[in-house]
Amino acid sequence: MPPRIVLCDPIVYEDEGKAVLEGVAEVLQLDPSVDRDEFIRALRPGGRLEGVVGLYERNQSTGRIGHFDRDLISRLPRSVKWIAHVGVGYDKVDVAACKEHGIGVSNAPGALDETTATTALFLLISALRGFSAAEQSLRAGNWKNPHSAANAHDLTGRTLAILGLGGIGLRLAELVHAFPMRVLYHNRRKVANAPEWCEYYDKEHLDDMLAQSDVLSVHVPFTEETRNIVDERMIRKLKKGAVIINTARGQVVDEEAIMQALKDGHLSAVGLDVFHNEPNIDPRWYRFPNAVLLPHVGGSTAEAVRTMELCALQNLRDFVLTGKGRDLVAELR
Ligand SMILES: O=CC(=O)O
Repeated sequence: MPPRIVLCDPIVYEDEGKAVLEGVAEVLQLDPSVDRDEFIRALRPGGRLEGVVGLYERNQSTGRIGHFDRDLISRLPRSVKWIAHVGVGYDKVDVAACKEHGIGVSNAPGALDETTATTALFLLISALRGFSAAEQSLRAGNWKNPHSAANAHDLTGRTLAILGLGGIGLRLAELVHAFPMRVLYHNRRKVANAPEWCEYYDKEHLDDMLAQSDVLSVHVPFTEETRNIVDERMIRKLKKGAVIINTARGQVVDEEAIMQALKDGHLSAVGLDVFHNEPNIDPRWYRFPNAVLLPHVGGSTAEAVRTMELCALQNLRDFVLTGKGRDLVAELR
């Protein structure tokens, strides 16, 4: 019997995707109505998914089967040895629990560099220029507010601080260099391949970086270490009237502290693609005209989805054929 793989989410690029596993594995599709308990039951002996060795999952299935947290991982049968996450950020998978159970986890590194960096750029432009508020006003039947130009700013000559210079942060740096904006960054370590015009600030000099920045754009993965990394203290170190952009994960910023800083004018605007408790976000966000809001579409382009899907499937293929996928996440290497 060929090894069995279960797709917890549908494949958008189905023909191309299924071809990756053709002749290598039996591919089963999880019924979209299945909930967490039914999923576990189906994987057990006698269940429809009995003997499955690898799982393919995307954030969409979270609503039904929930996160791949310690509870879910501990209930998976021992046959399951690989989880291929169709995405870049894999915070919904408890990698420590997977390690304890001998389960490998792969993601799709680099697949969203372009797509998420351009999302951050859009939010940055819209927040600095007040475009989102202007559009809302127009749609409400009002022409432009003659005073709004005084609060709108060009990007050219302004300073952007990037928190986390991975692939997405680096691509954003390249994009804003076209204006040019001045680019500062903080990362756990200085990035060897960063262009020389990206100015590095270590942890000790983080406050100096913030004090010079008109915009802070966040590009760190969500882990226990980065939870609320953009906190009240960090926000208050930014220049008065600064802007924060978040396309990483909602949990890496303190939303309460950001709302307070928007209310008292310390921040002039924010651009957010990610939130705490998605998709049930805090409804107070809707009342801030200077908050540019997107429903976590930072990775939503045809190109990015195709790349992420094929990457996850290739990892499953490699796992079935060789015992290991090439994009094993850093914590398991
Ligand atoms: O946010 C999307 C991802 O990390 O893949």
